[in-house]
Amino acid sequence: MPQLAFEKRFFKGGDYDALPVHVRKNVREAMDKFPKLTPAQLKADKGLNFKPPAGARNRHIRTFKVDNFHRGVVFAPEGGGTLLLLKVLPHDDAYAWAAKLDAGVNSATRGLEVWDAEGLERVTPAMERRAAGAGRLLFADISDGDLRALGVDDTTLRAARTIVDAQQLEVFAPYLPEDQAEVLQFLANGFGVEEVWRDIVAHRAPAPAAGDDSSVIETAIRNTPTRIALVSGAEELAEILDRPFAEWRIFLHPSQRKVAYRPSYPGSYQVTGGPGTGKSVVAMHRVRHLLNHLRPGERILLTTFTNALVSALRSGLTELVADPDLLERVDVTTVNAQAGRVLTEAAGGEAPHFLGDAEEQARWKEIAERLDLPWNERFLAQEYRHVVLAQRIDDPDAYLAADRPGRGRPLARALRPLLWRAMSEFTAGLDADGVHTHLRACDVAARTLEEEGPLYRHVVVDEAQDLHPAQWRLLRAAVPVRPDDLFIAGDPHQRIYDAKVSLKSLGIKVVGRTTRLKRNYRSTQEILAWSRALLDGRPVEGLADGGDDTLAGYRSSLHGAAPVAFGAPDQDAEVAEVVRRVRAWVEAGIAPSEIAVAARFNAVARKVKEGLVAEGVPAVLLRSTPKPETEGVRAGTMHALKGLEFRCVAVAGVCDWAVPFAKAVTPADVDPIQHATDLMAERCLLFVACTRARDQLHVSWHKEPSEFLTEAGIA
Ligand SMILES: Nc1ncnc2c1ncn2[C@@H]1O[C@H](COP(=O)(O)OP(=O)(O)OP(=O)(O)O)[C@@H](O)[C@H]1O
Repeated sequence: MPQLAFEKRFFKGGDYDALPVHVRKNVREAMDKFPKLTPAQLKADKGLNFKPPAGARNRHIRTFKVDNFHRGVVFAPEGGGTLLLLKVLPHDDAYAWAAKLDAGVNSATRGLEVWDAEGLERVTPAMERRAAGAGRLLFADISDGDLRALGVDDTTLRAARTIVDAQQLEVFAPYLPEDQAEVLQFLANGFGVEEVWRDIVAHRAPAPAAGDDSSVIETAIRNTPTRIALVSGAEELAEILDRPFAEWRIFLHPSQRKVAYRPSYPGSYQVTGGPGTGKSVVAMHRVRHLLNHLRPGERILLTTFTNALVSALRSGLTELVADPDLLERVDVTTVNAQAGRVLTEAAGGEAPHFLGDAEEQARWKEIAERLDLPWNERFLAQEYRHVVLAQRIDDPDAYLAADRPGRGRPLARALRPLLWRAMSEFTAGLDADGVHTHLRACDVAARTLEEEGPLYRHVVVDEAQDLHPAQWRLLRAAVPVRPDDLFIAGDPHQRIYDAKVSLKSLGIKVVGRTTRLKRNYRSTQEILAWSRALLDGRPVEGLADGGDDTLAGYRSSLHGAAPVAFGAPDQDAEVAEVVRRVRAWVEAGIAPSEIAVAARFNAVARKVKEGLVAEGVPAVLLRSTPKPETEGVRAGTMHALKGLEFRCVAVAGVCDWAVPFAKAVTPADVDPIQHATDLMAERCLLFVACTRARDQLHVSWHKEPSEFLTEAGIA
């Protein structure tokens, strides 16, 4: 009996989701029937009317009847092992489309490719004529041998030799076999032959194909998880067909699948990668994998940094895991909220009270003045955060002996008792008033769990780059030291809060247990290249335990408009231009909720929001935590955009006085190391805001642009 499989394009462009409900029901009924029939029964089944299109190019392509008006197109290798669903189309279109297709096994990736052979044959001669008159061709420097080694076959090679530039390749790509198109796109983006081999071909580690023609094809189908999903049974079929299609749920890249579905890791594991490489996607798939192996009574914590991300992860996980009983076994919270829960429980149900940033600063200021200290409130707060809390220093002797890594202002030992007094007064003040800072709450909650024992069997962490050692300690204590204890996803290039961590010293070993994802699924290559320029040549410290991280090989195969950089004479003119641009996006059919406006400050975001509303464009502040279904352009700070994504993003107010924001950067004469760290965080913040954009990015300023833009050659 055949196994059912779907090809990605079955859903692509919303084709399946757009079919009327009764047609989808018929598709479902036909598909329920397939696995129950032998090849002979399939051919004989009158209801399905299973037959090749007239003039078929490929002998394995068949069509079948969905109803009187629609037919399905399948790739059905002769041995009858697999039925690969390609599309459902109106009757005549289905025949015409099916007749155009050809299919084959890629010589390098050993995956199955199905392509529009008729289109390719039609377009190539015209392109050849144009190429004859063109100057330089796009792949002139790459030999036929190299292209063949990357899996490019004779027909694609002929086509590739006509291509003049990357734009033309984009026109051609839909006609080409998919793996070959991908290879050409990355070569066109400047990646070397070796790099493309390593990142696209070699790591697929395909199963060798042997035997007769149909078993080679069967193996190829199994070698193509990026585009082909095998359906294990009726339940999975229902899950795929009955929910709105989301590619990330079904088609993981091999590098993503390998990390997410590895049966077990001997301990903690870490996945890094630039923006949009699917780290959150991998984290959610890992949760699904772990859920399927959970023993009775065990639970999973999926945790991240902000509330907006918690709700994104929660709704993603609901899409991925259909069984409500399984979902119930996952807690999705921020790390700080988790600390709050532990403390509430410990206090018999009474929730802790937290200090805001401004109140914390005021307390430090009061102490500095009262004790007549030679340090200001900022220095004191940082010393407490980066030395005392980070190293969990509890007594003056330990403080006297402590190293102060990352602190650039030397501190004579003789002065430390005075400083310790300030620290003790601060914590005594918190205790007396029954309040916590969020980080101290994490530290206290960690101590509680260290005494009382862990709560979870697995902890999965997203946006890990911004967690403070006190938060890590809480996570460490939340799960026993066992295989698969912590699964950590993060990107050091998006570190926008000041977090310096040695995971090893906190009992979390990830050295040698890391995968770096490189393929961006979110943004166009134009947006990526533009945003990367902001960080070029600036080393970024890795997620844990020293060493730098890198964006080498980071890329996208999507293409689109170049980002726009716009300088205005004053703020009103800038806001007017942002409003005009956003309105143009909406008029072009983009839903307002798929558009974001980001600024360094809430006041600027608010101003743009008001400008939009005045022009009749609905807009909401991210601060008001709008529900996903709330209509309106999202406006907020760059910080609030962390981890989110939008089709179009306008980053406003990127002026010399605002980015970097002087108040967020410790002056170099106060602490040179902290100064450099703060400056980098501001730079990363702009990088984060820009990389939220999928299709279009607009960056603006008034008067003088930010030094980050001028240094990157953007303004
Ligand atoms: N295999 C995939 N197929 C299709 N889409 C994918 C795949 N993996 C990720 N995506 C999509 O790419 C986008 C980025 O994914 P995700 O948010 O997981 O990336 P990230 O690495 O966590 O990003 P960031 O670090 O910028 O927050 C999402 O729209 C996601 O659905």
